[in-house]
Amino acid sequence: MVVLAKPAALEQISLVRSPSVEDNFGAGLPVVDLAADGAAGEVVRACERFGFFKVVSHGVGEGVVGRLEAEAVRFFASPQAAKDAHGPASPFGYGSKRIGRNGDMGWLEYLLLAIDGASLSRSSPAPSSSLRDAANEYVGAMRGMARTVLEMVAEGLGVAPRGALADMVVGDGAASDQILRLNHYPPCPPLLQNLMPNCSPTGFGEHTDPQLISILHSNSTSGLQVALHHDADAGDHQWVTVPPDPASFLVIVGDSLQVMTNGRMRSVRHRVVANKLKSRVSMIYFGGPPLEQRIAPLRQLLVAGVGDGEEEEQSRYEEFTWGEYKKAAYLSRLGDNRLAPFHRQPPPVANPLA
Ligand SMILES: C=C1C[C@]23C[C@@]1(O)CC[C@H]2[C@@]12CC[C@H](O)[C@@](C)(C(=O)O1)[C@H]2[C@@H]3C(=O)O
Ligand SMILES: O=C(O)CCC(=O)C(=O)O
Ligand SMILES: [Fe+2]
Repeated sequence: MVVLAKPAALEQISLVRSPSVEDNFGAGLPVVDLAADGAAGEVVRACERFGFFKVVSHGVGEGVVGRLEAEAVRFFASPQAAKDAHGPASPFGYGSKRIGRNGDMGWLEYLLLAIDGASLSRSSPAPSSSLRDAANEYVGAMRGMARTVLEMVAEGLGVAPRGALADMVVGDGAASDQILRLNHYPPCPPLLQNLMPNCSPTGFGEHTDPQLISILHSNSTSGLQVALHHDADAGDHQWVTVPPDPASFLVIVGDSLQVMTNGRMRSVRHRVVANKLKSRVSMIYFGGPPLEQRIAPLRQLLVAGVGDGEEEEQSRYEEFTWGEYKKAAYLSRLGDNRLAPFHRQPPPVANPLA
């Protein structure tokens, strides 16, 4: 009998359980209608409780999404040599299976594009002018949604001015750090799992996004899962499948927003499980601040509700700039808890017997 050895690279991929029906969110999925009264409060509640939410009534035209998705599909369907001409990703450009530079692997290919202001950066060229045009139009729409959501976060938390967070990412003239990512997860049928190098249920391993917010769109192929905490302090969590909905977007809280809200909002761990039969295509906008931006809790959140003579809330994190955090993030493995080294030790509890 011939026994097929698993390819070495597969050892690096943490195998994940396939989604089952019970793992589905169903009616419990946090959904925010951005056009509804009280949306700011809903945004804050969803970010605090789940670290992500689905956006409906977002005002982004189907054409804007459809044009970029069609360009992404066309690019990923082109000959391997044509795609490789735009890689390897370092970090920008075309990448296949390798995620980052520290040994993470996934069953996907992707195009990572830097954004400069309101459009793609000239220094990370898009594979074609039609993809560039579609991406620029899409980035414009994502910047608009990032502004709306971050303004709602500030409003819902009682932080003034309303643009305190939004301006860091999409402010006029802000040299912010934005990225556009196009992902393609080919199907991974169980039969292929031992035969094809890297074909595994892991499309994109579990991680949190380092920026303030990420805005994710996918086609109708499932695969995204988020970690839900039953008891945050006990650290136990359950992976739950987020049903795909190409008419909506998902907003995901990033590590930087967790710190700026002193841990009230949580950057949610998420991952993608490759589909057995269908290709998944996703497009994600990552909104980060300028490199020199100090990442620390918003002052108004620390002093809110503090009465005369009372002490203000202490930051739970050591201070850092986005540039420092980003540098550390790119040296880390995908699944690492990148905020852990920045957590402040709680002050020692006084021993009443001493
Ligand atoms: C393994 C890695 C890939 C990543 C950089 C990192 O070292 C750790 C964070 C990863 C991540 C996750 C969110 C985004 O997809 C991403 C572009 C980012 O900013 O941080 C990726 C990075 C990447 O793919 O290069
Ligand atoms: O492709 C997806 O659905 C999610 C990918 C993701 O989390 C990422 O690129 O950071
Ligand atoms: Fe992510």
